[in-house]
Amino acid sequence: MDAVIRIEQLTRTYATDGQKVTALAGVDAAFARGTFTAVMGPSGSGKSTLLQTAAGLDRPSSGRVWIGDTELSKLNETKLTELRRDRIGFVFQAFNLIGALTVEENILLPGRLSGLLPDPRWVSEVVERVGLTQRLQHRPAQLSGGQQQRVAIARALAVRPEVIFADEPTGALDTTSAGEVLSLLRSAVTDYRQTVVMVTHDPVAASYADRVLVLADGRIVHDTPQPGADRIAEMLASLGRRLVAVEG
Ligand SMILES: Nc1ncnc2c1ncn2[C@@H]1O[C@H](COP(=O)(O)OP(=O)(O)OP(=O)(O)O)[C@@H](O)[C@H]1O
Repeated sequence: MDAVIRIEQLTRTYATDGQKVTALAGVDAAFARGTFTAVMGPSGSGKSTLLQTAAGLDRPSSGRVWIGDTELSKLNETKLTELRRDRIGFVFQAFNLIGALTVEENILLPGRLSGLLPDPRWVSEVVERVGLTQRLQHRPAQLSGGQQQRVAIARALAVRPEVIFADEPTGALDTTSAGEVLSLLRSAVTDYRQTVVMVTHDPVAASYADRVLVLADGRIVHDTPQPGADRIAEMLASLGRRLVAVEG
């Protein structure tokens, strides 16, 4: 497999008030180039922690992460920041746009920061794809939630990252805007062979993916190719029943 992201025996524990919480309990996974993976599981199962450690936003307690041939634990903070900026795109539930900048400035910001100005033809193509050509001089507050998330996707795509990590990208959106955002992520994979890893609670959102990973208690308990929304809902429901049985 041409793996763009590889994680090996990843663990992450947190110590709060003398109590140890295990967020990831030894996760192995590989994500091939040009694939779209949804990460699901109950609240607290470790989804965001997996995304954050795989993306180099957080350091694991043990285990290793590779983006391409680069092993993240070998990088100091500066190199890690550069890797995130140049090779990874992020899309979050809360959009994380800069209110004082225009749509165009937001989209171009990561390129500006890295000094690698993106190819203007590529940027126009991305802007057109996300349907923002008429909105480039607007500020985020003048846009709807769905439009703001499309700006965030354009910003993530502008530097042509190898990987896009999305944490609940449709969590704050209505069904129509969510569908638009998911179609954009899908086409980044199908048309441009980018690699998307997306955390979601929504079986319909997960059905846009090629593969669904389900976490429970910091471990992968299902790894299923294209299960479809009904099968996903079933897997989550049976997991819920199991957890209720365990917790009594
Ligand atoms: N900074 C932190 N300090 C202490 N514990 C944390 C921290 N971040 C996460 N945890 C704990 O680690 C576990 C996994 O959290 P994580 O946010 O990865 O779960 P999640 O599956 O993304 O949950 P949700 O669906 O509710 O967002 C939880 O028990 C959580 O309380």
